[in-house]
Amino acid sequence: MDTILVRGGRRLTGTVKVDGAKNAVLPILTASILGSTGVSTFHNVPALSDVATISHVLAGLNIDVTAQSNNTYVVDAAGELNHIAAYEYVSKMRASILVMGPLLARLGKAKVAMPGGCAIGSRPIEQHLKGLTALGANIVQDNGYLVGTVDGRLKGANIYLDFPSVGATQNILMAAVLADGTTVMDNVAKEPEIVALADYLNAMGADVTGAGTDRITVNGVAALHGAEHTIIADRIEAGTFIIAAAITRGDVFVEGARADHMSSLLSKLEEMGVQLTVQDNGIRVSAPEALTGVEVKTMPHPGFPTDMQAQMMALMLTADTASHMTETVFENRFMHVDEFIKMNGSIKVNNRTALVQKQNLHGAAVKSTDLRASASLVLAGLAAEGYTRVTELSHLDRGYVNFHGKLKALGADIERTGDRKERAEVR
Ligand SMILES: CC(=O)N[C@H]1[C@@H](OP(=O)(O)OP(=O)(O)OC[C@H]2O[C@@H](n3ccc(=O)[nH]c3=O)[C@H](O)[C@@H]2O)O[C@H](CO)[C@@H](O)[C@@H]1O
Ligand SMILES: C=C(OP(=O)(O)O)C(=O)O
Repeated sequence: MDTILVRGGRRLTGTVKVDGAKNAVLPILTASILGSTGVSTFHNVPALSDVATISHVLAGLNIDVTAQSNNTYVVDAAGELNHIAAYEYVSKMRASILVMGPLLARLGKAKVAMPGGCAIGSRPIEQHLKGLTALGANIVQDNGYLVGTVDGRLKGANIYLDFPSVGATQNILMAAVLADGTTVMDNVAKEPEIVALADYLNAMGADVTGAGTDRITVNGVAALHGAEHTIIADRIEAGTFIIAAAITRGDVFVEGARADHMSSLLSKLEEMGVQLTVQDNGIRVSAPEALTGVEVKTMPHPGFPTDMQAQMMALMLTADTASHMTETVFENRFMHVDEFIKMNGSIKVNNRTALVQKQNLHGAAVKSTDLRASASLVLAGLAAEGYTRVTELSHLDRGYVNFHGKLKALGADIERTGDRKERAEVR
C-alpha cells in the first residue's frame, strides 16, 4: 500500500506547473467518440489514473487510443464501434456515464453499466436521462445496465435542467450535436470545462453557442470529424497548490493557474489575507502569518467549487479566527473532517455546515476517503507538527499528477513510499 509521509513546518517557495484538467479531459475524450472520420489529437493530457480508465472504456468501444508521448494522445474513432461500456471500468469512474450521449448520437444505441454511488454521495443521473429522453432516446434499466435506443436520429428539443449538473450538461450536449434540428438547453452548468468541451465539439464541426452561460444552443449537424485540442489547465490542481503555499505561509508561483477560472476561490483567499498577484501565465501566492477566518458556501460555477472544499477547510484550520464551510453540492462530502480531527483539528459539523477553529495541528496516520480529501490531508500535514501519514492514495492518483513530487520541489519534507512500518515517528 502506497503512503505519503509528510513532516510539517517547511515554508514552500518556488514555482509549480499545473497539469491539464481531469474534469476537462474526461468529457472531451468521451466526445471523441463522435468523430466518425479523421483522428483527434489531444495535447496537455494529464497522466492520471482516470485518464487510463476512460481510455480503457473507449478501447472497449473499439476506439483506438494511443499515447504519442507523455501528454499527447491520438484517438481514432473512425472505425465500426461497439456500443457496450462494460461494468469493469465504468464502475471505477463516474464520468464513464458520459459515453451514453455520444454513443446514442453516433450509433443510435448504447448499453452502459450503471455508475452507482460513491463516497461523496449517491450521485443520481436522472437529469442526464431526462435530457437524452427529450432528444428522443428510449432508455431502460436492465440487469445493472442502462440500455438506450433511438428510432432513427435524435431530434433537437428544448431542455431545462432542474439543477445545473456538470455531467448532465455534457452528456446532453454531446448527444445534441448530431441531432436533427436545434436544441436549446437552459439552466446548464457554466464551468470552464463546459466551455472547453464546446470548443472541442466546434472544432469537430459542431455548431454550439452559449457555453459558459445559462443557455446553450446547438444546431445539429450530420457528422463530426476528429480535431486537435489542447486540454486547459486544471483549476482545482492550481487551487490546491495555491492553498499549499498559503498553508505554509510560503511564496509560490503557480504556473498555468488562470484567475478567470477561479474567481470565487481567489476572492475568499484574499478575504483571509492571502496575497495574490495575477500574472499572464500564472498566479503568485504569498501569505502572512496571521490569516482571518471566512464564511464559504460551495455552489455551482462561478460559485465556490465543491472540489476545493476540503483543501479550503485545511487552510481554515490555520486561520486565527473561526470559519464556516457549508457544502451544498454533495450531500456527504465531509469525510475528511474525522481525519482532520485525528490531527487535532477543531471542527464541529451541524448538518451541511462545519465550524472550523484554529488549534495547533499534530501529525497523525490518516486515510483518504476521496480524491480531494486526500489532497487536503497532505495540505494539513504540511502545516502540522511532526509526521502525517496519508494512505489510500488511489484516490489522489485519480486527479493529481506527481502531487508529492511537486510539493517536494517546492521544499516540502515529503516522501511517497510503500508501506514502511519502520517509520516510528508517525503517531
Ligand atoms: C468528471 C467531473 O467533471 N466531475 C465533476 C462534476 O461531477 P458531476 O458531473 O457528477 O456533478 P454534477 O454537477 O452532475 O452533480 C452535482 C450535484 O447534482 C446531483 N445530480 C447530478 C445529476 C443528476 O442527474 N441528478 C443529481 O441529483 C449530484 O448528485 C450532485 O449532488 O461536477 C462536480 C460538481 O462541480 C464536481 O465535483 C466533479 O469533480
Ligand atoms: C468529485 C470529483 O471527481 P469525479 O466527479 O470524477 O468523482 C473531483 O474531481 O473532485
